[in-house]
Amino acid sequence: MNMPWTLARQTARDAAKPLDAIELALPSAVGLALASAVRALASQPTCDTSAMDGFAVAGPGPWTVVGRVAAGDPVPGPLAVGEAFGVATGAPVPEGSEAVVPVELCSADGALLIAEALPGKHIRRRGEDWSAGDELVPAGSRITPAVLGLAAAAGHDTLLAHRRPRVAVIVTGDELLHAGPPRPGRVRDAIGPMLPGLLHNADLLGTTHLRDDPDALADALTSDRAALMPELTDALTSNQADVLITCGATSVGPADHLRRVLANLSAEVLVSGVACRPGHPMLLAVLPDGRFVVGLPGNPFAAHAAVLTLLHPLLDALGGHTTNPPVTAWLGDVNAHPRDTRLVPVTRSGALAVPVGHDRPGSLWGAALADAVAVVPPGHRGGEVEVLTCGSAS
Ligand SMILES: Nc1nc2c(c(=O)[nH]1)N[C@H]1C(S)=C(S)[C@@H](COP(=O)(O)OP(=O)(O)OC[C@H]3O[C@@H](n4cnc5c(N)ncnc54)[C@H](O)[C@@H]3O)O[C@H]1N2
Ligand code: MOO
Repeated sequence: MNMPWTLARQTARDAAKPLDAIELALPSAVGLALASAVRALASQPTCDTSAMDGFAVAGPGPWTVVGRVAAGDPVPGPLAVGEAFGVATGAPVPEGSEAVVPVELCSADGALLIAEALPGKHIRRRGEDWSAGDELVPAGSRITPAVLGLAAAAGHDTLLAHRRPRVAVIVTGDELLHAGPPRPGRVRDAIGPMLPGLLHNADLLGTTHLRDDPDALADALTSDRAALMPELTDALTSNQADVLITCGATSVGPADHLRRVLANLSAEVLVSGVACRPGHPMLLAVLPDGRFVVGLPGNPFAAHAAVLTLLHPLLDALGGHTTNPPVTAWLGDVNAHPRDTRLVPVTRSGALAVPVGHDRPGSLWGAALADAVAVVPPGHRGGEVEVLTCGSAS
């Protein structure tokens, strides 16, 4: 019995706990999920600061200019009523400053400075953006370039982030070619070239090509990755995959060994078939040593559907990413299935999703033209649906 699509996605999400948290220098943490919240180590600004190039003034004008302070200078001494201090944008204003007047609004009368000062204007007050100790970004958030900049501004040199899952790909099929044009009986491997770009939030250790041989498949699922990929022997312990992705062999034909091999390896099968089109033979299992196996069907668009349904939620969970609210769009009547969820390649135009066609299970043509895949629930006749982005997510 195939599992409903939404339950399958939730099962993949719930199957894994976040991987270990590691402390990383800011630039290395981009794209990972925060393992603990970013808190401000200092207030911003740390002192009252000028927002303009001009003059800090105290009391009503005219004023006598008694000094000048540049960005990076220490806080200058207090300003008395009737006095002004030249200030640069970002420079600390002297204590007692009541306003900053932009230089272009000032004029001189002999040694005196004349302008109209509006109380409090153009002074960024201490702690105006945030105070020391404030939580700025919650745990589980993706570390974007802006998060890195914010963390630096708030005083951090490192961040605590969950490590990215390591993934190994096993492409199976006697009929597969890896170069040159397809010919009768032989097809080009379309999944191997597609997968690296779909592995957002993961590090790809390598891709292994196997014939339809159950022993070779069992070996690939159990042997040390270094044996399969000698180029990786330099860091044995770090090369262990957290997730093994198999392509093909999910069905019931004589050459489709995946389910039998997993049973022989005493794997626990968490999802065995999903009520969705394409991709219903997709599979999720966990090996006795805790490594996950995601079985992508051999038909390339079905494999793409399985990536969106099972692999992405699993990788997000392993990487410690919190779930984002769904992105939705309005989709018309697209020949929904009475019982199964359909995954339909679409382009988005404003709030509207428009099917691009060419969406047979064996063809990536539609997915290649699309910018998203619409999740069409059974019986849909038109209305709001969830859309999943096609390319590698951030
Ligand atoms: N009796 C049944 N047969 C099939 C069923 C079923 O329910 N009962 N389901 C069909 C569906 S749906 C799918 S999807 C496929 C899944 O097949 P497998 O995962 O076992 O994959 P294969 O049999 O090896 O290949 C299927 C198809 O895809 C081509 N293929 C395989 N790998 C690649 C690749 N890397 N790149 C491009 N094309 C690939 C392969 O040549 C076959 O044409 O099972 C159906 N059958
Ligand atoms: O998953 Mo299969 O959906 O039709 O090719």
